[in-house]
Amino acid sequence: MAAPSTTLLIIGASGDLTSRLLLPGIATLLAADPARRVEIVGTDLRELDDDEWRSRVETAMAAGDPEGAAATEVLRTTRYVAGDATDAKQLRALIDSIDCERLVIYFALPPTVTALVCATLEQVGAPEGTILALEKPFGDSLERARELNALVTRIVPEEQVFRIDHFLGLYTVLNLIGLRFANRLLQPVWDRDSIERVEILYDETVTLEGRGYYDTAGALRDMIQSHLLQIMAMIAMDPIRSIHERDLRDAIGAVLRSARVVDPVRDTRRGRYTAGAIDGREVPDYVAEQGVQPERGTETLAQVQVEVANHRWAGVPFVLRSGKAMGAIRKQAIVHFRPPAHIPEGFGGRDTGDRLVIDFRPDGFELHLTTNGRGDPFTFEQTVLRGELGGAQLEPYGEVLASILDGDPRLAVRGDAAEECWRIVEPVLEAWTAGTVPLDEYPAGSSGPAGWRTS
Ligand SMILES: O=P(O)(O)OC[C@H]1O[C@@H](O)[C@H](O)[C@@H](O)[C@@H]1O
Repeated sequence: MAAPSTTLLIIGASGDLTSRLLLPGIATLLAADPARRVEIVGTDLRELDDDEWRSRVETAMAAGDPEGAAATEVLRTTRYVAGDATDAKQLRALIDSIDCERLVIYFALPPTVTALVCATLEQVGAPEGTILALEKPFGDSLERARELNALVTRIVPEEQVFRIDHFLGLYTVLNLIGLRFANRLLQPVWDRDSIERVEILYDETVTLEGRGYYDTAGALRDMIQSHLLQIMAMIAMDPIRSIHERDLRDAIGAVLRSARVVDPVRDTRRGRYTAGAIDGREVPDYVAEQGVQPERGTETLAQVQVEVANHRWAGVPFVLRSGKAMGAIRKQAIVHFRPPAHIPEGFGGRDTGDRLVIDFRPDGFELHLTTNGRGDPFTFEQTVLRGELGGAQLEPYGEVLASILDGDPRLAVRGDAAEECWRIVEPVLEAWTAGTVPLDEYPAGSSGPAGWRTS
């Protein structure tokens, strides 16, 4: 049987996200599964004629599928409608003009505009079965996230609301389920008795690079509030009965409900990059970048220690850190194991503990184990076991889009989790706004401000 004919209506289609991530994601998806039939309708305020739109779609899809086969069918049917989706008459006319079995409305918009369009959609009404896909951030505070949740679930049921977090489509993030729950070796040691601390690090070498939005958000809202807390939940969740949506999202929700930053001043750090060089490329001071308003005090590096106050994790710090303009890419979670209860007397040289390093890009893991040295047999060394976690078939956006088109909300953030993530970071945002945590500086291309602890 042919796949149901789906129309993806992208609101905010002339924006950067559509060309940089969504259309390439669709291309990887269609290249992997040519039987899918997807019609793409783009809309935005900007006037674009048909040729301009088609050429944008073609270029963007080529980034995801250089062979270009995926774009052929899409280009045949795609169209662009310039208009204002916050205007009920225009939105109704646009939706009425679409004839399909399943409509997916993708909000590639900032949260305030998403809320306005949703309010209009509530008046207009969405066809039966419509899926709403909302880009991150979901709201820009706990209050707004609650309001938006109430609004979207008045339009369609929760199972048809896809709050996007593309990290849930990362191969290694999904693999945490297999790694954790299908290995006798790891399962019994995955708790406070055996694990000392967990670090989740996402150091990027990219800088602001013209993304005006970033200056209004900063590392805490942009990365930790969403992506890193989702990873933390996948690492910390209790064993799940099945990988069905309800079991998985209940477990994620339960972890987030238990999580908090105990002392937002003591347990957090923030920093901002100054001029420097990354891989020989000169990088200007963040405040000299175009569009930056220095008085906002936006951080480009954030570190937060989270406690998961439950039976499994009480007392185990989860340190989440994300930074831009760092000297090296480091995208990993590190699970540090406690030392054994007793080490035979007489051994020397044990200075680093055993740990599991989970790499998000490229996908893989390393298990660092203490062994007898190769030279002196009574001096410890570390032996590292490395594993690659298969090449992902789809880019994370492709994976997430596949789940949207299939109507499978497993890879989407549920409403309660979106609210919990804001609840966790809000005390930190308040402390930072009050100026109680200094904004440290670090040169672009460095490993962060002097004195920040990393493993
Ligand atoms: O590693 P990826 O997939 O590029 O994801 C990181 C990006 O994720 C986005 O959600 C953030 O807004 C960016 O600031 C960040 O660079």
